[in-house]
Amino acid sequence: MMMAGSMFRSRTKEKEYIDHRKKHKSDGCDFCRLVKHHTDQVVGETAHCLIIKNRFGYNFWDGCGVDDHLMVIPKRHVDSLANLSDEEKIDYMNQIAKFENNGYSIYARAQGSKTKSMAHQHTHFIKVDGKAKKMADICIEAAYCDYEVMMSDAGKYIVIEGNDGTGKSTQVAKLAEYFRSIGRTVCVIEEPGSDDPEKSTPIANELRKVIKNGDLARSAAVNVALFSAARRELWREKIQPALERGEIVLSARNYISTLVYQGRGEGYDESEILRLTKLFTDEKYLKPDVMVILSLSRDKREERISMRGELKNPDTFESRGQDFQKKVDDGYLEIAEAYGIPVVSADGTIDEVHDMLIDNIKANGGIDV
Ligand SMILES: Nc1ncnc2c1ncn2[C@@H]1O[C@H](COP(=O)(O)OP(=O)(O)OP(=O)(O)O)[C@@H](O)[C@H]1O
Ligand SMILES: Cc1cn([C@H]2C[C@H](O)[C@@H](COP(=O)(O)O)O2)c(=O)[nH]c1=O
Repeated sequence: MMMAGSMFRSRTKEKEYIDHRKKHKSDGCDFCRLVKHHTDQVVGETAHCLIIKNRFGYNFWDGCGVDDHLMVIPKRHVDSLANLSDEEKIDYMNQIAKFENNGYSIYARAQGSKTKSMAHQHTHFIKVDGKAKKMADICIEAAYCDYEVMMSDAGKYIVIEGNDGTGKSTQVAKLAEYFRSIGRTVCVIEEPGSDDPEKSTPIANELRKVIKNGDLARSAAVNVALFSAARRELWREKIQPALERGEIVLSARNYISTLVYQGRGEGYDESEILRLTKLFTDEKYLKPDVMVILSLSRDKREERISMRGELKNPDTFESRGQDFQKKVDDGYLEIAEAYGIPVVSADGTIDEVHDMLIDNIKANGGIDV
């Protein structure tokens, strides 16, 4: 049986699975697609649920005597059983009872579990060969328990946040260098986009040009829409695929910037920003493995930005008055407190700040550094 040896989630049909995800990457949730268009993967249906075959079993099932691997999914996309109606819950539970009665073991991961690859709620039904039953059950349970360990070397999403000029891009570049030096594959991202095609997508970069153009006056709602569109592009085209390949994703900014600039700075409703972010991305995007906010006084930030030679043409947000800048500075500290995000002082040398970030990643990311 394959266990922690490979330290990586691997499917028996790995190549097929990767091709499948690539082909359907812009089609949304795999399970919702099955609900809309049944394929031969669907083996049963009730008023609120589908019973489907798991087409991409993991290697660690091989040789475990697994005869059948099915799943029950609710027809409605929910990430937790708690979000089903009472009627849907009864229907779902009836399926669990039926399959348990027919000799299937039942497994499910919690909402937001870092080892759950599909957000759409699903419960596994696994039936093992009668002859090898005891051994097979033990193997499956061990594989299930060991899953966290096996996943610990999978992709990690690390976000460096902070106001303009706090040194996010500098630190992301230094972390990338560090992770590459210890043999990890790295994907660097800049939100809302970048001229560098490696760190962005063509659409995100075009959206960023509009966003950064201070001559185009617009409302907070339009800003939220522009940032959300760029975010979906980056998530679906760059970040999510890199995480699935097991890479370290290092991003300068994510939705915390929208909570701060559009929420605290421009007064847009915070719950609406969260709702849109969830709609355009998913749970994993909302909960990176590590998130850190860099903090630096306004004077020092301006000094650094001017050294970079950009203050002559300040962009949409840099050109806003002191009042807005204060809201953003205060906003970062308030959001850090409210969301439990560590704040690291950027008022040291590049190396000193880097060392503090590495300490933070070691403490919070579950990453071998
Ligand atoms: N610790 C540091 N000490 C001195 N200078 C620094 C430090 N970190 C970054 N810088 C310099 O400050 C400037 C701003 O840094 P950087 O571009 O990394 O900030 P940023 O947070 O990514 O900015 P923005 O959000 O505006 O893109 C750069 O010229 C960079 O070389
Ligand atoms: C992601 C994001 C960014 N902003 C602001 C922050 C900056 O002033 C600009 C982007 O410029 P950069 O040079 O690419 O950092 O946009 C924002 O207001 N909301 C966001 O979600």
